[in-house]
Amino acid sequence: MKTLSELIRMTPVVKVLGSADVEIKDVTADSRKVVEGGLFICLSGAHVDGHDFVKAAVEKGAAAIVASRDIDVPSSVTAVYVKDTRKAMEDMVPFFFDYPTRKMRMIALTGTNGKTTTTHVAAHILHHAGHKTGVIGTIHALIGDKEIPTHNTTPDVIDLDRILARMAEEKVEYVCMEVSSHSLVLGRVAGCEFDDAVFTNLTEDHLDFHKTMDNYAKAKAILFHMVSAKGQIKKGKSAWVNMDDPYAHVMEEGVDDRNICALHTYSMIHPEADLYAHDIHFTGKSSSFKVTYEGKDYDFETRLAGRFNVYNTLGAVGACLSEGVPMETIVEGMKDFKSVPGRFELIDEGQPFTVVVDYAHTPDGLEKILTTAEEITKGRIIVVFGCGGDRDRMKRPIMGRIAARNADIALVTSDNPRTEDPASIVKEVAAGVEEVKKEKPSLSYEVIVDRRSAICRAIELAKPGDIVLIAGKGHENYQILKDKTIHFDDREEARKALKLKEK
Ligand SMILES: CC(=O)N[C@H]1[C@@H](OP(=O)(O)OP(=O)(O)OC[C@H]2O[C@@H](n3ccc(=O)[nH]c3=O)[C@H](O)[C@@H]2O)O[C@H](CO)[C@@H](O)[C@@H]1O[C@H](C)C(=O)N[C@@H](C)C(=O)N[C@H](CCC(=O)O)C(=O)O
Ligand SMILES: Nc1ncnc2c1ncn2[C@@H]1O[C@H](COP(=O)(O)OP(=O)(O)OP(=O)(O)O)[C@@H](O)[C@H]1O
Ligand SMILES: N[C@H](CCC[C@H](N)C(=O)O)C(=O)O
Ligand SMILES: [Mg+2]
Repeated sequence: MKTLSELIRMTPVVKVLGSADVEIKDVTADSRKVVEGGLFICLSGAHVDGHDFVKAAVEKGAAAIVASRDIDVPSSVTAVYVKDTRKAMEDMVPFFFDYPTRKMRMIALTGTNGKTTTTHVAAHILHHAGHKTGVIGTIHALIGDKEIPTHNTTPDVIDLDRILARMAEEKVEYVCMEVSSHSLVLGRVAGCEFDDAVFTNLTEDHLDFHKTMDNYAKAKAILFHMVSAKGQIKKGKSAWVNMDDPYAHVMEEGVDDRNICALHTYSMIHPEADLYAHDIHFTGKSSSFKVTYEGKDYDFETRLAGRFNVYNTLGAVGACLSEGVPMETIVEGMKDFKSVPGRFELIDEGQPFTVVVDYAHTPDGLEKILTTAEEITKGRIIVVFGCGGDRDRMKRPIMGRIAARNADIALVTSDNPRTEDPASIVKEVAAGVEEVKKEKPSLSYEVIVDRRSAICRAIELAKPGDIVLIAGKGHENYQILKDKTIHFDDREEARKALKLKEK
């Protein structure tokens, strides 16, 4: 526990009204989560301003409030005025939680696609090597097998440090964590000390937020500045960069001091990379390949399908090598890595065709997964997909074009429409499909706004040997609509549709 005076010593303060000599029981930026004796930080968000919830925070027993404009509080509550409440939060919160990232080894993954997969692969290898691991990312946070729900790929600094503190308390040795570009720009990882930073790739997404690919790349590069910054407590930092990605140089330039942080590369194209994968064979739903490391070849066998998963494996392998795991242990560990929920997840009810649920929600992800489907299918490719609302609109027609080029049947449907009109989102996606349809008359395509009906239709159309690819929502068990979030799980819907078809 910390006192308010200790906390406010961490950040520039304009004035304090009331006593700073109070013990702070907890910290939150959400009035609904304030506890008796807690500190409430007012943040101005995309939708509302936390300053408007001071009364609610006081009613819940807040001992102190951090604000950047005048607030009205009773004399029993201390008001701390700062210029920038977000900065104050970033300064105070890691201290409040005793800088948990200094107590564990931290492997941080960034990139447009492959973060979740790579964190799970790295955690699996480290677990296989006998270590206690934690994972933080899109699906959930994990302490060993114990699940903690997360709302963002990278939680905000308070939720993040709370989870990390719990991990440190439970003696986790290694945390494998997704670091999204949003989190790097929005200061969610403030005060985190990372040991290994891995860059997977950078392709179009999130331009609603970053506006340009250059800004997006610079956001990712913040991670590489962080891992190579002076004055860190821990030693032995590494950066692993996918050398085959056109934005690799931006990440490499982000490594400010190579004496602090060793820069390594991985590749499937360049033999001079520190880790080079070659002689790749895909045997349906698994793969085998060789990895050259320090002049020696290692034979990898994995149950992961797709060329892109070789990249994900290399990223994870690199970080584990830097953490001292012997390559022989890594090779053994990879043999029994099963899969990640909602990533190329096979739905098997004994039907004579393949059904896959996958989280591809970017142009590159969709292309990669369709290419993988092409390698596996003995018949046609039927793809069901859409795009999320309130997110990058530019990717919609691009994904339409990719689906149309790579599939035989494209069913355009809703993803998470959020506050947007589902019909207009599918229209923007379908525009891309139609463009390709002009040059590809063999393409069959339908627009079915209701996702359940679209999944049913895909299964109904499937013939023996075909592959049905249900893309975009993967592990998600909900659908976000304008006014509510409903239970919806592509895997359940696919199973229901398969049973219906059987009858
Ligand atoms: C744009 C964005 O990132 N928004 C994040 C932001 O929400 P916001 O700015 O809308 O917050 P707000 O609702 O306006 O509220 C402002 C403040 O008032 C407080 N409040 C609000 C209501 C109330 O009754 N009382 C109260 O105190 C809120 O707790 C908050 O502190 O702060 C929230 C709490 O930390 C986040 O959950 C939320 O992420 C939203 C849900 C989101 O969808 N973000 C996406 C874009 C995102 O961050 N994605 C990346 C993944 C990218 C990738 O992997 O590809 C991620 O890391 O998840
Ligand atoms: N290395 C990769 N390159 C391109 N596409 C990939 C790669 N790895 C995975 N994908 C595709 O992207 C989808 C999402 O993968 P994953 O969840 O690992 O990425 P992520 O970076 O965590 O995504 P998010 O930004 O949502 O957190 C997968 O289901 C697959 O279709
Ligand atoms: N991390 C991604 C997830 C997208 C998932 C997709 N189902 C959607 O809702 O758009 C994002 O925040 O954009
Ligand atoms: Mg993820």
